[in-house]
Amino acid sequence: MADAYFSLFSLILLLLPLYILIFLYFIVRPRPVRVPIKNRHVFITGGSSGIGLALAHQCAQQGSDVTLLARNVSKLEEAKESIKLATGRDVRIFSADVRDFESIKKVVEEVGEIDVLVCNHGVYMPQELETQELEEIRFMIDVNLMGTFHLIKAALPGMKKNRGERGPGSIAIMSSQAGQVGIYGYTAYSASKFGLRGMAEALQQEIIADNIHVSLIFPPDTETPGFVEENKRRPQLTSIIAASSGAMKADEVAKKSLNGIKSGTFIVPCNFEGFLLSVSTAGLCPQRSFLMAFMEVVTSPILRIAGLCFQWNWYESIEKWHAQKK
Ligand SMILES: NC(=O)C1=CN([C@@H]2O[C@H](COP(=O)(O)OP(=O)(O)OC[C@H]3O[C@@H](n4cnc5c(N)ncnc54)[C@H](OP(=O)(O)O)[C@@H]3O)[C@@H](O)[C@H]2O)C=CC1
Ligand SMILES: CCCCCCCCCCCCCCCC(=O)[C@@H](N)CO
Repeated sequence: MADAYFSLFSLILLLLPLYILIFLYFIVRPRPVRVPIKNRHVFITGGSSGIGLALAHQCAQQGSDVTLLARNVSKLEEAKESIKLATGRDVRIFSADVRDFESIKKVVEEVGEIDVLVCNHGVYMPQELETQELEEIRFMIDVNLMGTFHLIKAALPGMKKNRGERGPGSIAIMSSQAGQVGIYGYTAYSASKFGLRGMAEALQQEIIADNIHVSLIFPPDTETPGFVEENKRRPQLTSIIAASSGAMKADEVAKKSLNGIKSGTFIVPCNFEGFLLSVSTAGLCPQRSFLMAFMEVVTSPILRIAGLCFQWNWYESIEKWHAQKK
């Protein structure tokens, strides 16, 4: 008799993961969705350089109508030409500063209905908070965070129009792995990117009923013109800690981003370290995939230990660096 109870108990225990999977299958929200990009209007800010330019190429390749926005006109024209040459497609270009709401509103009114809005523009000037000028700190917050508010606020009314006929829409926001974990030298930059996450989580609840889906993208160090500039002034410790995650090419990041957008994924990691980072910082973010939700549930204690090991390693590096300086 005791034996029978024991086998029954073991069976129930063994089946527990299955029950959890089934449970998660029914409760994950929002529901999975596909966002098509072919023959649809994709609007990319910061599309004249780096990750944004790579994204523009791939969208044009896949048959989207692409519009690019950035400040510098000659870089925009160069981007337009290179996309025409590579894909045969014409893209529209607009020069405006995302910090200027009125001019962003004008551009958005002029381009017509947007299906996929990619807020990719961004600036990064790493430096310790104590010595960084307030002006630079404000600049990063203004461009990265307020600029994204301006864009979304300007584009949302048009994006909501006729959604029923036009199918699912997407708002993609370019964060950074420094928007998932605070990194030495990135006080202002991390704050601007963490801010985007709060905005994105709240925004998804506000626009789910309009069939618009938010994707937050978290690249590691990526080889771009902006990154070359950044490296000229990056504190050594920032580079040491950031090297915990491998560097990527802009094309690879663009490919991951686009796949994330098309599958309506909320949190979009770009490499393996990014995947671990995303699972261990899942918090209360929306999750459409029951398999990913399962992964988050069963790996959480192990990943917390892994995360603590990374912190241990980073604080060791900081200690060593200070000892060397003395
Ligand atoms: N490269 C990296 O290591 C990583 C980058 N990221 C993020 O990815 C995004 C793209 O970065 P990356 O490709 O490296 O950047 P680049 O510096 O290569 O390009 C930035 C783009 O944004 C545009 N831009 C900058 N400021 C403004 C503004 N005020 N108004 C309108 N457009 C603006 C630039 O054009 P213009 O100057 O002409 O306005 C350019 O097209 C950023 O959000 C960045 O934070 C995230 C993780 C890693
Ligand atoms: C279990 C947990 C696994 C953890 C792995 C952790 C790896 C964290 C590395 C953070 C790197 C931040 C790079 C920011 C790049 C960037 O945004 C700038 N280049 C400016 O654009």
